[in-house]
Amino acid sequence: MLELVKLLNDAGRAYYQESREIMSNREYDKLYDELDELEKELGITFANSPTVNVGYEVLSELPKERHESPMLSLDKTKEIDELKRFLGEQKALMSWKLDGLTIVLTYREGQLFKAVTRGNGEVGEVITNNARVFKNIPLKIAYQGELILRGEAVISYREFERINSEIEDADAKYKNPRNLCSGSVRQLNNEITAKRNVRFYAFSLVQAEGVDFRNSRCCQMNWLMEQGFEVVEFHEVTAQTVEAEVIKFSEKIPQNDFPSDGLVLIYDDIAYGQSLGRTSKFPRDSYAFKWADEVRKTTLMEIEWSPSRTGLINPVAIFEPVELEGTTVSRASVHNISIMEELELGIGDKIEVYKANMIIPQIAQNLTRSGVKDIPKQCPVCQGDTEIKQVANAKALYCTNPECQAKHVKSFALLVSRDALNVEGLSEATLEKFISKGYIREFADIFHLDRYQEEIQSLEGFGEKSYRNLTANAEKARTTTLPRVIYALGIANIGLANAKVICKEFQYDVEAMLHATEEELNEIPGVGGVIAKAFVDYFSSRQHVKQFLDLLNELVLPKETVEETKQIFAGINFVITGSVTHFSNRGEVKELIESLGGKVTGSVTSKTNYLINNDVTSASSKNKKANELGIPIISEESFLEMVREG
Ligand SMILES: NC(=O)c1ccc[n+]([C@@H]2O[C@H](COP(=O)([O-])OP(=O)(O)OC[C@H]3O[C@@H](n4cnc5c(N)ncnc54)[C@H](O)[C@@H]3O)[C@@H](O)[C@H]2O)c1
Ligand SMILES: [Zn+2]
Repeated sequence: MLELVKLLNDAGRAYYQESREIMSNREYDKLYDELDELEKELGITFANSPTVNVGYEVLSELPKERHESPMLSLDKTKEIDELKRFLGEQKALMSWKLDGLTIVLTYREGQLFKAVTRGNGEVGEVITNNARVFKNIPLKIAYQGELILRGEAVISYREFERINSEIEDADAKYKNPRNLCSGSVRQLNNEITAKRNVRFYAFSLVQAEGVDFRNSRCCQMNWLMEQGFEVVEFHEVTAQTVEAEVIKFSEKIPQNDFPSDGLVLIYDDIAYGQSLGRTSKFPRDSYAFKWADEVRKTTLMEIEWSPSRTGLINPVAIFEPVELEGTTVSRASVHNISIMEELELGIGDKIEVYKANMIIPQIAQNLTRSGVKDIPKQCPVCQGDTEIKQVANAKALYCTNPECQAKHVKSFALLVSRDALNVEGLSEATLEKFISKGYIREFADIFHLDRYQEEIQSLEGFGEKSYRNLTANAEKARTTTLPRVIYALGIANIGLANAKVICKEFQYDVEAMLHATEEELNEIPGVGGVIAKAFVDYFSSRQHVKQFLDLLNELVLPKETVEETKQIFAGINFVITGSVTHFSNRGEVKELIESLGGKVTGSVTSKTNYLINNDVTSASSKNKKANELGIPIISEESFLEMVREG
């Protein structure tokens, strides 16, 4: 028992004080239950046992404050029958047990007055300034009395992935959104909190004097919503409906972007709940339901090494597919080499897997432990040399090649950004995935995602529809302008405006630009020595020139030879109707026509020269009019043909 108390307390200290995990929650809960049983069996409980203490004393530099009423933990079960017994004849609210950091908010005279973390349940940390930058809490509310409410600060899985992907040190990465949230909320400087997109979901009202809640928790929650709070999703249940409701909740988990580690029941009848009092650790009016994690045995088939922008190469375990919580799972991140070594993970091992919080696949244990072998010497993306680095508590694999594409996600992100090629739907996260899998190596590859259609469609979170949208957006992006392309290359200090000036000076002649000297560039008004040097340096790399020319090969640049030099549409009037496919919208077509000296008007008249309509044969009023007046109706394709031929 003493050993268990020590082990659990060490884990608890790391977890509560340092937002760190030295064991998984699953492991923690297992040891906790073991201790709990021993205590019951022997009738002995040590004073420092985690079964009678909530949380841990907080040691941060944040100011501390004692809670008016203690913030307790929750009694937990994995059995539905236990929930039924708890419910008896009562009605209760069932809600998500959110897995973040519990916060108490106090409002006075309609203003946020303070925010305090749960801390060890008795004393918490004052984080009022940080709470002010949560994404969704009202700073002012209509109610003027003193309001005290509790809720959970959480960070979504999506944000968690975004933030983690930017951390280089394998040991400094956050293990899960809870851990990240705890670190983000307990900051001395709220600028960091603000960047982490923390959300707050209220789950209980402690006090609001003078408001009649008709003795109902449900009524309280609705009132909180009226005051402008986002409250945790909740539903009313009874012993008769609880089972079905648990199933309904569990079915929503795959779509949930916020982390939750179970469900919570609280009696709707406030007075009844309060009359029951509390144990040393738990209130008696609430009960938490923990998912009985499904565990499956399977075989490790391969370790996939997945390079990231920080150079870190993440090991992912690929195993024979198993059904877990209703979906087929075949991969689990192993984070770093130290964890692989702890698990003695070798190909062919029999392993047990489960989904943490019903979402994130994880290896629970390795039953055969054949040992770590075959750590790649070459980076799978760039073939550069790899290196094992020991950082703080973890050993991890890194790619040493500074030119590794995986390290240049940002340059691909610039390439597809709005002012550059403007490929909608290619987020940084998606780019990172595609690059690490080798679907994108060079700039031009964003136009050839069709080579990996099958693989992309089977990626998690990707389906046929998103694949189609993505490739359609890439097709649209093919029609662009030379300055945008130059800007897209990400040459230091060259923004879109500089790129325009340079293109114009060289009359959109790519060859001339590639051979431009620093002196020539320096003479262009608005282009200084720094830009001139950056431009020449960039194109002095043969690899850069090749990548640029390959990219140009994919593109249609209507303006390249003509802008302001050849006004091919001077005196020509266009009308555009219907939707366009090579441009984001009709506005862009108009811009192009005008840059070539033409005009675009809204309706077809005798002065119109061309009607652009992809639906050439439709019986629309514009088509009719054009036919009456003998005005040619042309498709976008033929229009682009005119542009290209000048
Ligand atoms: N991995 C580790 O090393 C380690 C160490 C210590 C604790 N833990 C984890 O922490 C758990 C114990 O943590 P605990 O006692 O701090 O919290 P808990 O798991 O008992 O959760 C109770 C708290 O959840 C919050 N909560 C979230 N949503 C809620 C809702 N809808 N309604 C009401 N309350 C809601 C409340 O603040 C409540 O006090 C363990 O089961 C274990 O999983 C892990
Ligand atoms: Zn590499």
